[in-house]
Amino acid sequence: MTVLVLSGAIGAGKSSLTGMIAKELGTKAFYESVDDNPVLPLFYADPSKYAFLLQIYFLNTRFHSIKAALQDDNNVLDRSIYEDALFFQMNADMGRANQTEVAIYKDLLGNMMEELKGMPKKNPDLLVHIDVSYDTMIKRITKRGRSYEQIQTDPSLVDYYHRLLDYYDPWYKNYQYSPKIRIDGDRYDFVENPKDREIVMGQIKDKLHEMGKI
Ligand SMILES: Nc1ncnc2c1ncn2[C@@H]1O[C@H](COP(=O)(O)OP(=O)(O)OP(=O)(O)O)[C@@H](O)[C@H]1O
Ligand SMILES: Nc1nc(=O)c2ncn([C@H]3C[C@H](O)[C@@H](CO)O3)c2[nH]1
Repeated sequence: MTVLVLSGAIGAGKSSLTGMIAKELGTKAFYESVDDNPVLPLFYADPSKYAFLLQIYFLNTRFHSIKAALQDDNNVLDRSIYEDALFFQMNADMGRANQTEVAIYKDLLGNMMEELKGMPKKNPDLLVHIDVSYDTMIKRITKRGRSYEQIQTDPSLVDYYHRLLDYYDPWYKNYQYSPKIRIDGDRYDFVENPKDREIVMGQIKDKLHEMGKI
């Protein structure tokens, strides 16, 4: 049984690479709830009001996916539960959650992590982190075109996205739940360019080979 988890900022290419990995390795893909997420547009319209609710929504849907993925055979998930705390911490630092919400969220997250320890597989086998610069992130967000994520619609997102990248750097350095690999999302256009896709898939397969997983 091999479980891969993707990480990276908004629009880094996690969902795209998840689909490619699943196809290449013949594994099942699990996607974050985005288009069917009723809270996400509310959050972008009024972050202070909906930060806590959105976080609970994501934690709940993420936990459903993880429970399914860590029971089964070979799976790949398009975002890790370890990033949920990053998002919430950042929003809390921006004053979008009060102390009671922060305390309740941390307790609930800790409680869920305890549950994971009791599962047949406690951690993913490999974290695949896609690193992107601010410019690449914006290019991809523009390309995907979700209206509520556009900096033209909401200029305050410029600061939000810069901050997010600042939080991701130490997060990746400190991540130690599993082996990890960093993909250069600025350099490799693995969506449009088959050669780049081959190189990135090669990097992931080499790592899995080195770990004795394939
Ligand atoms: N390496 C890449 N080269 C070119 N285009 C890319 C690359 N990665 C992603 N894209 C494009 O950027 C957009 C965002 O990609 P994707 O939805 O996979 O990102 P994500 O990391 O899953 O985002 P989110 O965190 O918002 O769920 C899509 O339009 C996708 O086609
Ligand atoms: N506030 C907040 N907390 C999270 O845990 C979280 N996870 C994802 N997202 C947002 C980023 C993309 O817009 C969109 C798709 O990833 O959802 C989050 N937003």
